[in-house]
Amino acid sequence: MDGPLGPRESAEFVAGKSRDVSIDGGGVRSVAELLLAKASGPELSPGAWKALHELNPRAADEAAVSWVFVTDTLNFSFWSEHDEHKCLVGYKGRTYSGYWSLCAAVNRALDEGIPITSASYYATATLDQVKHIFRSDTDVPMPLIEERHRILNETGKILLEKFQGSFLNCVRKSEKSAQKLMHLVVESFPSYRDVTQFEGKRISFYKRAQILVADTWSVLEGKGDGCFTDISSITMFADYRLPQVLAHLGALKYSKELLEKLLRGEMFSYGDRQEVEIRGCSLWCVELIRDCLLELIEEKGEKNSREINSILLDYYLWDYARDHREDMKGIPFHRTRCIYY
Ligand SMILES: Nc1nc2c(c(CN[C@H]3C=C[C@H](O)[C@@H]3O)cn2[C@@H]2O[C@H](COP(=O)(O)O)[C@@H](O)[C@H]2O)c(=O)[nH]1
Repeated sequence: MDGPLGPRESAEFVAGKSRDVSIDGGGVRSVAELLLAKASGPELSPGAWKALHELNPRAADEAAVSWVFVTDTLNFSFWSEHDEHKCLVGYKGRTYSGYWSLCAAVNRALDEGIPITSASYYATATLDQVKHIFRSDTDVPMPLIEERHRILNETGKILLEKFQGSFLNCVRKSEKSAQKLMHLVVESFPSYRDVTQFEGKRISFYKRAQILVADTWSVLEGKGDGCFTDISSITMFADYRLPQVLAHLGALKYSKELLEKLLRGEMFSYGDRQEVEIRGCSLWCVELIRDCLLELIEEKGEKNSREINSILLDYYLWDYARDHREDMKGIPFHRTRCIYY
């Protein structure tokens, strides 16, 4: 049986048949114009990954790649029932929530001498050890901690069996192709298989596999093993934050019925029609924003415009969502509990 449609094709297919989510052309243009002002700035550059985020590794070595692999293996489902009551991790004088609480916990463990980035450790770590590593400073634990434990054991065992315990070996097998690495990750590690059905077709968003390729590219600073020739083929990462910020910026519109469900905080199951429409239309929306931005840069005749790809747009919009949490309070995000995003 042939594989599912790739993320970009899946998104275009979903957007073409979507009923409750639509892409607003005017909103796409206004987001492209917002990004145009940043196009030659520091935020929309590969260096921002390290420069703007103190928890990310400074180095570009094997240990840094192992850090990326373990964090992206666990990079899912941080939202809490009540935003004022959530998992928090204090690290080096700062308190972190959401995705950053994961990174803070990983760095705290390493400082405590726990080799959490080593496959030989996490392949056999116990549930209690994992609960200790990802412990919260509040009485709200990190969501899906049992699943995280299971995935760590599963992924660590496979990394030891197939890649001598080093994700850098997996990267090197991709021969500097982002697409090859994405597919090698999905084929090798079951928890990365972000695949579902829509209108009778098998589709994929591969959110964690794509962000893993992107973060590997970022941590290696686009050089050496991280010099992927086709990095621009990677799309945005279909999580639960990007739809929220795209709706906030007017590029994504929800039907009245869907908006009411979202505002009621109703749960969606992974693979529900409306959940797929939200993720697929968000992904396609960022592709259209990128196309529009490249046209605006062309029109402006900017010579020194560096490579703008969907990864950098995604990182920027994700950070924007973080920085505008208050303004976005009225725009709900969709609540799905799953290991894929
Ligand atoms: N589309 C997209 N989704 C991303 C990321 C990141 C962090 N990655 C990069 C960002 C900075 C670092 O440099 C990393 O490279 C996490 N997420 C997702 O968001 C959700 C968590 O959100 P909150 O509950 O607010 O922490 C969850 O689904 C998580 O999987 C990204 O960049 N893009």
